[in-house]
Amino acid sequence: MITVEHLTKSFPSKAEPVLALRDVSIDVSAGALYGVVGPAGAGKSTLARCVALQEKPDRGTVRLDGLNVAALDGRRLREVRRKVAVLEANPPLYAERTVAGNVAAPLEQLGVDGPQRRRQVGRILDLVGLTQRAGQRPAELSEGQRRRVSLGRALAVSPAVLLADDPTAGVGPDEAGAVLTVLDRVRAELGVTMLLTTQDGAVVRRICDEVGMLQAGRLVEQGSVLDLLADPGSHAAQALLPSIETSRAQAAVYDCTVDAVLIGFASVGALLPEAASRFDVEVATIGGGLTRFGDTPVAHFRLGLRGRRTDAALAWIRDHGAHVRAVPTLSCPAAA
Ligand SMILES: Nc1ncnc2c1ncn2[C@@H]1O[C@H](COP(=O)(O)OP(=O)(O)OP(=O)(O)O)[C@@H](O)[C@H]1O
Repeated sequence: MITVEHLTKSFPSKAEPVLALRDVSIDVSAGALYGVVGPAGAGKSTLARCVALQEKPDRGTVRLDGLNVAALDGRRLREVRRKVAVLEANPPLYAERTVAGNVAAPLEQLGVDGPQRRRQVGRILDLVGLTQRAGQRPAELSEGQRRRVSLGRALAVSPAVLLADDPTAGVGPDEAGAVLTVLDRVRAELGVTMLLTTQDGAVVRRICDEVGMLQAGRLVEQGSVLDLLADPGSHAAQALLPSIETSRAQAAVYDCTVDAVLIGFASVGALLPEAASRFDVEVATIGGGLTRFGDTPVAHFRLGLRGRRTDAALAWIRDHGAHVRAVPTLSCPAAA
């Protein structure tokens, strides 16, 4: 749905030009919610702006539904632009208009008539959870509610693609949760393909299906979030999984110590007790924790194993879908 091929973008500066994007290629599947993640200055906003046609790359191609947008002009370009909505970090709202009036504005610009416009505004206000606030002005709302008005305004014209640059920036944790709930509903109920940028792993954990990790303008990794987590050495796993801190002393009482990633209800709930009883070994969780990616529970545990058949237990745990690896400083022959 969104394909970016070999995108390079630089900005002039007094010394050398700043290379904001270096040969970046990404693929966002239709209907997916793709998170572009990376530290400040990594190039996330520049990438979003290039896809939104707000910035012209030095080299490379942006395709929307297979169409090379740089090759379009006139009517075709306007049609494509209309399908792409942008939620900017601090978009100005019309201060003198109500919440409903703000959401209605883009429909008025398109000449959508009264009853149809009212129906669509009603649908959108319900989607963003602001039906009760329809008659209020932006100044009467919290920052998070204003962000949802902007989201409603972006969605009013039924876009196929939504680009959201740091959608939770400057919004408190509870209100950020409400913004993410709306984005989740937009994906589920409207099937809109979304690309969002964020520095916040919690945003990815909560709603992203796919992720691209940017560092200093380079894409260092991309793919399905759950697939990437399955490799504990991946950038995504290191950035998004619960961290593990244990001492040598904690590990020393076990015959064997490994780190394991368990994905999904069956794996998280049943695998370790089952291995312990089948092979008559002790399997203890000595570090790490449990989190959720969307609805999927994911555990990142440091395990201590004790007993005669720890090797067989580890092999069985692996065969049943867990991702197990040795801890470099703590020994365990079977996990190597
Ligand atoms: N219009 C511009 N003119 C000059 N340099 C720019 C411009 N826009 C971005 N840059 C530079 O390009 C690099 C990437 O910036 P960008 O805003 O894309 O990063 P980011 O990952 O979105 O960062 P943040 O998370 O802080 O928003 C940075 O070094 C930034 O200073």
